[in-house]
Amino acid sequence: MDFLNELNKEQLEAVFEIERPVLILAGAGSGKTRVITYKIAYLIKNNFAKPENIVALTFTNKAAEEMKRRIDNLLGVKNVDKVWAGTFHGFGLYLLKNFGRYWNLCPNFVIYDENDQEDLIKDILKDLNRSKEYSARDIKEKISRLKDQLITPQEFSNIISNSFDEIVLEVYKKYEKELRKNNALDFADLLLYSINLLYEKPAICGFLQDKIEYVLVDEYQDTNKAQYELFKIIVLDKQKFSVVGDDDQSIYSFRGADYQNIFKLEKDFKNLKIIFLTKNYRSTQQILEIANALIANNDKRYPKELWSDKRDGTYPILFRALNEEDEANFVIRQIRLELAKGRKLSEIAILYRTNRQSRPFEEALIRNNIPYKVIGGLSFFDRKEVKDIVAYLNIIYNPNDLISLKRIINVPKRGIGEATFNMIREYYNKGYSLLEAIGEVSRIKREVKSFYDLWKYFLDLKSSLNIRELIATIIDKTNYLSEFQNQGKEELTIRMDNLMELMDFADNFPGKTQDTLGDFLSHLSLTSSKLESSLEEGKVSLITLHSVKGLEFEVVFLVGMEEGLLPHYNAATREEIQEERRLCYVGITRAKEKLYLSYAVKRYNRYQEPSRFIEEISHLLSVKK
Ligand SMILES: Nc1ncnc2c1ncn2[C@@H]1O[C@H](COP(=O)(O)OP(=O)(O)OP(=O)(O)O)[C@@H](O)[C@H]1O
Repeated sequence: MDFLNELNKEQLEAVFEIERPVLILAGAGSGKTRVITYKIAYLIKNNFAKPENIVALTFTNKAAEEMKRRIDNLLGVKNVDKVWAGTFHGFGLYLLKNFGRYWNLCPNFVIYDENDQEDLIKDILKDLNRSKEYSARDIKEKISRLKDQLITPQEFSNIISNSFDEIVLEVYKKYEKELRKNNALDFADLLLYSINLLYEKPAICGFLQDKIEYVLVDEYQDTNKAQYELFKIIVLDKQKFSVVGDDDQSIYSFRGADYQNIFKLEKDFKNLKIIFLTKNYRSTQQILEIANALIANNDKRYPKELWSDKRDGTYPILFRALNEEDEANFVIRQIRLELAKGRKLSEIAILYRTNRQSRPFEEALIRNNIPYKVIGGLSFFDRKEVKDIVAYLNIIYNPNDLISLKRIINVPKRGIGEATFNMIREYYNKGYSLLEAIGEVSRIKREVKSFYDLWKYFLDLKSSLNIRELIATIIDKTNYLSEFQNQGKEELTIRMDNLMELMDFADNFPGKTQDTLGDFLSHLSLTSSKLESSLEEGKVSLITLHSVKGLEFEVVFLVGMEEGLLPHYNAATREEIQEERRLCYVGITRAKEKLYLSYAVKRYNRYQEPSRFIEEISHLLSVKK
């Protein structure tokens, strides 16, 4: 097998070990993702497992696609599509779609994203007369964290410790009820329900454990409790798995990730084999020395020293800018120099801690005619026109989706105000279905009657139109574009282009809507995350440190190295500062050849202190003023 020549001794050891559970614990750029990819190819090539019996869990769907593409290349045959590859949430969704009906789960559920969750919680707070005191977003975050930890309202009631917890508990109970009533699941439910399903239906659990021959997990350090639980159930029987992770790159604890899951593996799987990879193939030795020096300041970690064969690099440069504009101009000057040396734009990335930092760089890049792409900015699926049309599709798929109905019942404007909507809600709360509730109100409100007729008309089209045709009909019959008529021609063109793109995307789901809409909407829910946007050829990438996981660039600018930004001012505890340090470590280790660090003396008109992380590595930096 020729492709195995492309692995080093430790990597090969990790690939060949297929009988025992394996944890590959290694620093950045040491080939963890490569090991997973090659191991899948190895398993298939040797018939140790059939593609359809392999599960690969990745951090994003993009990463899963990329992995499959590489495996195809290695094997030279196109049967890798049968490997189940995707995120934990995607895997949960797959289980619920396939087996949920044996567990009384109504199959046409919709998935609420963070905005939908927040809208629902806003309504609940309003009903409780508490919306002025509490932020729906804070409560949503807290409820999501509880669900990630598998803590039910009942369990939470035993551990509440302050008045915020009390309101969270009250909202949590109502929130769960509303989700059920709307036949909606949030993201945490995809895992929670799957776990409960497998516990409560041993036959399904057994079938799955039997079917799955081998499980691989990438970016394991950022799994949460629910993900670990789900993973444990599916591998418990055969114990054939490989997980790869780096405790130093755990950067999602604010979303419930717990890198202690790495240590739990050792306890839960006594036969676990741990393999360390230390050679880094990505960066120069000079960049790695910086990364090593920085991360050594964290405690509670597996000690690792990365090293590289690439010894002829230069030490990273630190630039002290006067303000954010000066910082942006410095970056542009360096980009110009790099381009003059023949560097491609797509080999360059600007990394920052918070989204708003992209602004001065975008302005400077535009001024200098340098093409760029902001990765993880407003995603295509977050655009108003796309969300509106998807909300129409949601209520066609699941006519009990109150949150989607609320979004579009008056879009475009048709004279249905809040008072009328509340009348509909009252009927709905009394036990009417949403359609019946609207039917009732339509007797007294003409505007509601026309919406009611329109909705029923769309519902009837499910059996005759495909999704593209249905979207076109919705846009036409609702006169949707009138929503933007006062916004000028240019704006209208952008909106129309986005809707055309949505229709093109729908072409991937051919057939009548009644057979395809569920898959289409599920697919959208899973791929609409900000993390899923892809790099583009011929453009400089602008990315937050949280979104840059797994990527690599020849030249990296890590900007805004200031107290308050990196570490972020929200990080107060020692543990939180350590996570900020890990974020910085992730940023540094994305660079292959050149790394520039910078900070501004004044930003947003305030004086700034250089980041403490600069101090920790200053002996290895050359300074430019
Ligand atoms: N044995 C090898 N020979 C040559 N190149 C390698 C080898 N192993 C890994 N690489 C290359 O090193 C780079 C980093 O590999 P990979 O992305 O798999 O590392 P990783 O450990 O997953 O990184 P990170 O955790 O930082 O995302 C890639 O460009 C990969 O192709």
